[in-house]
Amino acid sequence: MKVLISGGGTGGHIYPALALIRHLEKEHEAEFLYVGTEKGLEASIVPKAGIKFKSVHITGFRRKLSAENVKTVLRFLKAVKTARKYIEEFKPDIVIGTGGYVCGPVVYAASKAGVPTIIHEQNSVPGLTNKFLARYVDKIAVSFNEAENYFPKEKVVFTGNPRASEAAETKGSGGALKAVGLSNELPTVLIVGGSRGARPINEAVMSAFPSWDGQDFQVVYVTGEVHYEEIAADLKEKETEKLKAVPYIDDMPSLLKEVNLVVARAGATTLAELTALGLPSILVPSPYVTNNHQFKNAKALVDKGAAVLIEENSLNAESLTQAIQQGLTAENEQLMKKKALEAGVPESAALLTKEIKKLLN
Ligand SMILES: CC(=O)N[C@H]1[C@@H](OP(=O)(O)OP(=O)(O)OC[C@H]2O[C@@H](n3ccc(=O)[nH]c3=O)[C@H](O)[C@@H]2O)O[C@H](CO)[C@@H](O)[C@@H]1O
Repeated sequence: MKVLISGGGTGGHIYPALALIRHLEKEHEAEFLYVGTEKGLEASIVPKAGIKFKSVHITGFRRKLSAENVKTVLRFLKAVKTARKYIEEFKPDIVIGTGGYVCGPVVYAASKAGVPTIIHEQNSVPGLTNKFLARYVDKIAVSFNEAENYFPKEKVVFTGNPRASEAAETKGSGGALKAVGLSNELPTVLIVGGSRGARPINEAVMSAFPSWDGQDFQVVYVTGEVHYEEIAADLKEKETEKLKAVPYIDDMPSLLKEVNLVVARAGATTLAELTALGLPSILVPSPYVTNNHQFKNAKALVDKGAAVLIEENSLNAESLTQAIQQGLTAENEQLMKKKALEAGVPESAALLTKEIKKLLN
């Protein structure tokens, strides 16, 4: 089987694609080609994962009318042409898009070439690209029931997010905390602002952490690559035995297996991992995303009792510290753990694979 996958920009679109590739590889003789952009995180993550990578040049549409959008249309048409060339050369049996604007021209070109197509939507509210592609593709796999209403009924199928399967199946390295310089003795909080980091979360952490000295928990603090230098300079000797800052974690599922509580943005792929593993969380949705979809992602978990919400405008040293202390009490930790597990879809990769097979038959 030959599979062309496209998706990117941020980790939330890339890791589901990689998880699906890993699952398909286990079950089938398969060859893969990943198409992304040179500027997205996929340009480094995908080749590192040993998967053949090619790129198209494309940018996202601005919401407001602008001359830049005219250029984007021209780039889109050019990217469709490039994608068509990749499709003619690789001859995929199926083309799968996992979101981010890069999969627009790729999946569109595939559909026009008569190749079977599936898009995977991670969020509770779909992004522009998947809404655009909905009319051209054969199947639309969603991860939240809330997303179903935005798409043609006959094409939609609920599969969850395949990264959940990868997280649930991981055995873990057993040394993820040790690798960042922490022990396995204390309750551990992971703080992470999505795949690119989040300045407001960083600001709250930097103002709160001096008061965490006497607490009986430790912290892995993932700043995001672009913020790391500045934070490392601010932290200097203040980094303690109980707080370690790192720019990025390559093997997140292994780390997740060794922590008790997660403070995070509410990116859909992160939520799929947390629920697959049954991890309690404090979610600070980004208000800067299309249709406020992170808030709706978070709400789906908070309403089930699987997570606690702090809106960004209420995030400060006090609210963060208090939420962490409460999240770590035995009773809350157990309850959120149970509710998170109930919300998880660890069988997602198999569900999506089933849909792929149906389409190929
Ligand atoms: C600003 C923005 O548009 N964000 C979107 C983007 O977020 P973003 O890329 O931040 O997405 P998620 O939080 O969903 O996923 C992040 C992924 O990166 C991994 N990770 C993160 C940090 C790290 O150090 N190492 C690592 O491997 C996580 O384990 C996870 O697999 O895609 C998500 C999924 O469509 C959306 O819900 C988000 O709203």
